[in-house]
Amino acid sequence: MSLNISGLGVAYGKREVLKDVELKDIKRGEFVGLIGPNASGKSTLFKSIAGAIRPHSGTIKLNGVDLITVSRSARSKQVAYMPQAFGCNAALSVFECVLLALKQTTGWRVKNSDLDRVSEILAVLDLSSLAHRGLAQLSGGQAQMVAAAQTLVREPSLVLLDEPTSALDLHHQLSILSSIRDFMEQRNMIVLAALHDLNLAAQFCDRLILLKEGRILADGRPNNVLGLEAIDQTYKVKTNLEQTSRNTLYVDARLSA
Ligand SMILES: Nc1ncnc2c1ncn2[C@@H]1O[C@H](COP(=O)(O)OP(=O)(O)OP(=O)(O)O)[C@@H](O)[C@H]1O
Repeated sequence: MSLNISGLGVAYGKREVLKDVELKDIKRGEFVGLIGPNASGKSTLFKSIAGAIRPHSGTIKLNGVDLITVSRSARSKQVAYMPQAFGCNAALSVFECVLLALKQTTGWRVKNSDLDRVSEILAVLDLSSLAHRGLAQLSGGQAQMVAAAQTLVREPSLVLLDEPTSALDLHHQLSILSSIRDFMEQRNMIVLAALHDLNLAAQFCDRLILLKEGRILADGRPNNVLGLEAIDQTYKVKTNLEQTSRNTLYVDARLSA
């Protein structure tokens, strides 16, 4: 199972936002970080893969099948997308809303195994204590973690997470990315996550893709991509890449003069 994107072009009206995007051989079990400045096209790429936007050119092949050509229901069995904006005002508990996300693709009769799956993902993300809390009573960070649970509970082949840590404190940024990594390794899924924090990207991703103005500028292992001059040029900063004593990469950044 692999994801291959070729010649992908997406426009909003006449404005082309993704240009000839090529991504080769993203494999099961890989945690891939999508990095790039604001407005570079990260969400647009996710929406195209998830089927919310129709590209004007190119293919998005998951296991050899072009997702652009399959039905919405077939695509949603394989791909789960957590958008940047999350939150739900429905009068549901956390458990019910994660169950609802699971049943979206499997029909509405609830089996014991469905309840077990919901309990499991809440435990994996350390959300069990919130299971019976109403959605309206969640903090912003809690709501974001519940959105991640909704995305993962279906155990799709491909998970798209658009800035999954943007509302989280430092502890929860680390704990949720670490839990997602473990879960996707056990289930042999592909995770594609848009991340603004380059240190989190360095720590958790197997591969990084750098997007600028709708084009891919770099694609490779974090220590290769983050060490490139292209990072400084793209973000208009001066970075210094260090290897810490714990053998993790650290990106020190300041505004370029
Ligand atoms: N529905 C839309 N209609 C028209 N233009 C849009 C629409 N959605 C996004 N855009 C434009 O497309 C470009 C890429 O936006 P996108 O949301 O994909 O960027 P992004 O990399 O996810 O940004 P950020 O890091 O700020 O979330 C931006 O210039 C944005 O203004």
